[in-house]
Amino acid sequence: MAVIYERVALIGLGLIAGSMSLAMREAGLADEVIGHARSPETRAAAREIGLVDGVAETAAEAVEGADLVVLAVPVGAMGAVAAEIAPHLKPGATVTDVGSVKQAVIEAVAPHMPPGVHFVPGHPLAGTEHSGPHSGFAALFRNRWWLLTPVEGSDPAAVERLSVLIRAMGANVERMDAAHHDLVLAVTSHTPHLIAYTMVGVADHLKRVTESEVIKYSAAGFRDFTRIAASDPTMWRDVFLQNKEAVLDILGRFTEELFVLQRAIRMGDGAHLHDYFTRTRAIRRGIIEAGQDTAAPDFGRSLTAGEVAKP
Ligand SMILES: NC(=O)c1ccc[n+]([C@@H]2O[C@H](COP(=O)([O-])OP(=O)(O)OC[C@H]3O[C@@H](n4cnc5c(N)ncnc54)[C@H](O)[C@@H]3O)[C@@H](O)[C@H]2O)c1
Ligand SMILES: O=C(O)C(=O)C[C@]1(C(=O)O)C=C[C@@H](O)C=C1
Repeated sequence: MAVIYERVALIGLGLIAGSMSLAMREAGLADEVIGHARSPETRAAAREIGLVDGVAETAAEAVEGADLVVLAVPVGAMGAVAAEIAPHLKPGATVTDVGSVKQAVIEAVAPHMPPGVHFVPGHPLAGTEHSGPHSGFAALFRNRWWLLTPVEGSDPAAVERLSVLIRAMGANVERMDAAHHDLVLAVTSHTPHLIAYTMVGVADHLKRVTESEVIKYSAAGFRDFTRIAASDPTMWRDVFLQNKEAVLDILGRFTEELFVLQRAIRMGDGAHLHDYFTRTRAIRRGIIEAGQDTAAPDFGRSLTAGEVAKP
């Protein structure tokens, strides 16, 4: 495939940046991929496994001469990284991010962008519970959504060029308003993660009763919760703090529904429970019929083309 950006700089060398580097290099989408991560251990690991073509000691050094800069750090760190790289960005370069929250990232990054640099915020809807330089794999984005939330005045040509790169990595691009993105993701990703963290926390608090039984007898449902609850603590701390309003809104609705179900159980209202579960089952079936079931594969390993979801 043709080169889309000559030089790409990845700031942060974890799951998402690592997967991007592998996908870009596998398909020949960039002449050179340079990476930087804050910790010396991560930089050493990236060098050792050849994750990128070159590892820079500083973010400023990484972005020198880059045509595309990708901010792939926890959302709470985006603003500081943007401030650090701003004076070193090449005129005409595109800066994108892969953060799971969009409004807060735009507010933190956009003010630092020099005139002539194109900022195109984005979010790949693909991930696993793994993190760090060893966790990436080239197929991560295949047949998944990648949302772009261009800001006012975003250069259409820059948005289109980035979209071409994303499609070449196998993902499907959709544009969305940042506030809408944050509400949708609060429902589909952020609050479910909080519920999983809580459920595993509840089991942990019951250790006295359960001891090793939590592990020994953990059925599929609880296992799914533990996978999600194994996700990176720094990343998720930042997601909840940076998408506070939308998450609190959805959490409020969740709690109200939970109380209704709690009451139905207490009152022995089987009809209510049956109706409710019938509706939720239809939603799950709708997702599968639309080809969007991503629950089945074991994300701890690379996916084959047949296993990945189709948006
Ligand atoms: N993990 C997912 O499922 C997923 C999916 C889509 C988007 N995202 C988003 O992508 C971003 C990266 O997530 P990830 O899963 O790749 O995380 P990760 O923990 O695997 O990697 C993060 C990297 O950023 C580096 N880092 C942290 N703070 C830094 C700083 N101040 N300066 C430079 N480097 C720094 C870390 O050393 C690490 O290399 C986050 O914003 C996250 O919200 C994650
Ligand atoms: O599959 C997982 O492990 C994920 O949590 C991936 C997931 C998600 O919630 O779907 C997590 C956060 C992202 O911002 C995008 C994708």
